[in-house]
Amino acid sequence: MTFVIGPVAVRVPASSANLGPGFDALGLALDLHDEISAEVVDAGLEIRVTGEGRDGVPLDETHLVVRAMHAAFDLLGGRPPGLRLSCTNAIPHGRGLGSSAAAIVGGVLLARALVAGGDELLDDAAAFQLTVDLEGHPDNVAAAFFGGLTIAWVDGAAAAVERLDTDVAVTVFVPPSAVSTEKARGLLPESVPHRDAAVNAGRAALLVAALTGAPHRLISATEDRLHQSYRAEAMPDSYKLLRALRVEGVPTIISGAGPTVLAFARGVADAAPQGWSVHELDVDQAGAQVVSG
Ligand SMILES: Nc1ncnc2c1ncn2[C@@H]1O[C@H](COP(=O)(O)OP(=O)(O)OP(=O)(O)O)[C@@H](O)[C@H]1O
Ligand SMILES: N[C@@H](CCO)C(=O)O
Repeated sequence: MTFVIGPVAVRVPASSANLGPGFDALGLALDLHDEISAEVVDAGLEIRVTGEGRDGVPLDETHLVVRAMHAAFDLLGGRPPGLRLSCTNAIPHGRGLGSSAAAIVGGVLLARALVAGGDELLDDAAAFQLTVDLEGHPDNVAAAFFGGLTIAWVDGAAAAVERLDTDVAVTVFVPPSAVSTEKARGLLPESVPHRDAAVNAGRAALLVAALTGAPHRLISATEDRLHQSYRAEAMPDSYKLLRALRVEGVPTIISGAGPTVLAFARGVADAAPQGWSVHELDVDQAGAQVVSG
């Protein structure tokens, strides 16, 4: 195999998973992006990070983008002698906005772009499968990879995705501290009452309709009984804001594993607790894009 020296760059969107009832299935790509560039060098590993995570992420082979790149290089046929990486991050870490998915999707697409003929050696289906294997569940990586509204699932071990168009406008309320996905998943029960599962199945179906043409259904469609209340103890202020907005009739959910709160509305920024940041965002329609090479 032959490496492209580069640099190559990729732009990857943030994503909100679950969207209320669609646990581990629904994803929405958001107009907030990380940009990562990479080039092949003679030896070693050099990582430069600006923006989100600059004081927290490791600058060695355990860096998530590097781990994803190495996994992709291994599938493509071999690793380059050395790598130089530059990350400009806008997606906050550990907040439920798909930072890990963006890092994984970005890393896989960068590695593919750094190999001559990479697109044929690792097509989109195989690249998507790798991102799901690395992330462990498909919802965020599906939206980050393909943009728009995504329904993703895993059949046996095989990941699949259906992408839909939506132009819903959202407001995200981002608290100052993180809750890791690992911790939030640890709060979920092994089993749930049948009636709760039934409510979620109906609302998840309704949510797809609401986001693709029936927005007046959003308040009913965003009800969840499978994860948000179980995780409230790890993010009490987020849960309080969620309840307050919903009581006002604003369709609101916990984004991904939290603690970010997402409202399918504009003009609600004033509801933000002190110290939180607020972003009014549109849907990213393009998904991850290799922007130079
Ligand atoms: N751009 C990045 N570069 C390096 N590491 C990253 C990057 N983004 C995320 N990570 C790693 O992933 C961790 C955050 O992943 P986690 O799954 O807990 O949260 P999230 O992906 O932001 O939220 P969610 O999965 O709920 O949307 C960070 O603490 C960091 O270790
Ligand atoms: N579906 C995932 C999204 C976070 O990665 C969860 O809620 O745990």
